[in-house]
Amino acid sequence: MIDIKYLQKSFSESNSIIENVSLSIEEGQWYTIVGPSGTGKSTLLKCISGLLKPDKGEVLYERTNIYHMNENARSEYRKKNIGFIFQDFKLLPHYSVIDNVMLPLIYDYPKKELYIRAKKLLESVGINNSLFARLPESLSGGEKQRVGIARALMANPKVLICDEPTGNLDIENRDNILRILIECKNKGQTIIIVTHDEEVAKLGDKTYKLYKGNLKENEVFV
Ligand SMILES: Nc1ncnc2c1ncn2[C@@H]1O[C@H](COP(=O)(O)OP(=O)(O)OP(=O)(O)O)[C@@H](O)[C@H]1O
Repeated sequence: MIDIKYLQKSFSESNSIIENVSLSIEEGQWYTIVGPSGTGKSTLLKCISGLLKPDKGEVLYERTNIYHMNENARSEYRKKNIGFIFQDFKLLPHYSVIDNVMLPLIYDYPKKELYIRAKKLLESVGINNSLFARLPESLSGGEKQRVGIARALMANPKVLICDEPTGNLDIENRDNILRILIECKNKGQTIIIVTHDEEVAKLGDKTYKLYKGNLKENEVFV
């Protein structure tokens, strides 16, 4: 489904973050990536999703190199196929909670229809309607994270890319999010998840560790 070939990315000449990463992502599988802080896990997820152009290498989605697409085509590709749960949430500050969740599809469906879906998703992640009209700045970290998760699920993406999706949550909310992700997987969605949480790292069909710019399969969680 997604073939990552010989990926390299650095932010300065002296310091290569991703050195040589190749990975074949198969539809409906769950991939877990762990590794020490600052090793480049978020950078790798951004490269895979089409948000950050690698310096070298390819990201092929069904054999098309997403970095050979123009900006509009790549943005359309992301909208159609990728749901991204950001570590730092990336909620739009001037939009309400419910508007943030509806945004991915705002030009595609009637608002009434979107509202019903967004409400259902927000409730599934434990955000009740007393928060719908609030701006993100007034939410706790865990609430923002759950709004970000609802937004990533809004367009029912084929691939869910999750950067520390439970990092700000208590155990009850974490388990609820994991249950939702497992349901997504059972419906056939592909999951790629970065985590520091040992419990979350136990899940997944394949587990990798990113270390010194390379991915190693089945490494024990550190
Ligand atoms: N846009 C950028 N410009 C310069 N350096 C960057 C940029 N983005 C990330 N970096 C650096 O690249 C390295 C890898 O960052 P990244 O966020 O990918 O790590 P990570 O493994 O996800 O870390 P963590 O587990 O702490 O979230 C870090 O040293 C970071 O400071």
